[in-house]
Amino acid sequence: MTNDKIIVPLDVPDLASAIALVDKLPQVTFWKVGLELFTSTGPQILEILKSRQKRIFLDLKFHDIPNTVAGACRASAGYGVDLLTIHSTCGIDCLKAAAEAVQVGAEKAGTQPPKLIAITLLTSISARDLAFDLKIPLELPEFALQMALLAQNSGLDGAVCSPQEVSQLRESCGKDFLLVCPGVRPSWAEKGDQKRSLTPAQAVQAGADFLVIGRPITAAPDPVLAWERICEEVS
Ligand SMILES: O=C(O)c1cc(=O)[nH]c(=O)n1[C@@H]1O[C@H](COP(=O)(O)O)[C@@H](O)[C@H]1O
Repeated sequence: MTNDKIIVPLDVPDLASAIALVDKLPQVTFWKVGLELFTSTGPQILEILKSRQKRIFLDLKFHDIPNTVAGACRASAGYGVDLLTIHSTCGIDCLKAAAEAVQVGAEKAGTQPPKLIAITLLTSISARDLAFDLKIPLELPEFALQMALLAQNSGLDGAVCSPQEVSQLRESCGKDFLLVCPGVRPSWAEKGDQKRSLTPAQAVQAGADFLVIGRPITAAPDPVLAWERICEEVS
């Protein structure tokens, strides 16, 4: 069974483990390469995934000054990936520079530009963390919405949000704004460090375009069975 809405992260330490996971789950069409794997092995995994006709979410979550982020976005766009992340809290100048940079980078490399999507608020942050540790004087849903609108007004293609905020973001940002939800947990899976989760079916019903689901599949005793159960739930 396949489901193009589900993105599985390759949160593993080395290339051999990444390839083993891709081999174990041939049904998965969309893989995420994040900080751990990219830092340890560099871009080689991207070529491997492309040679297998997989779609790629390059999740490097850029957060720096505009000039630095723009350079990183130009370089990333050259890899011909499908999705790329940046934090909304980089600010408007940085978001605009990033949006322009992916176009420039892709054109220079002769590839399609990735969809640039902004992290609104990490799904591992609770309302309490936001108020007491980060000292943000806004209710969490309002903060997430403002970060999504900032990204949209800066010319980005979409946002990453928890499934708990996705319906509100969908209503405010419209149907063409891409909404990607990590922090998704089937009722039978451990929550781990995710603090604002919903089930796969609830996240899709709430308006998510894509779900990012890692450990419930990759750390399951039988990853193929876990994948099948989740696909059944969302179909
Ligand atoms: O950008 C992301 O993908 C992301 C943003 C966010 O707010 N929360 C979040 O969990 N993620 C990523 O989504 C994946 C979730 O993995 P699991 O918690 O194992 O399902 C990880 O690879 C995270 O890096």
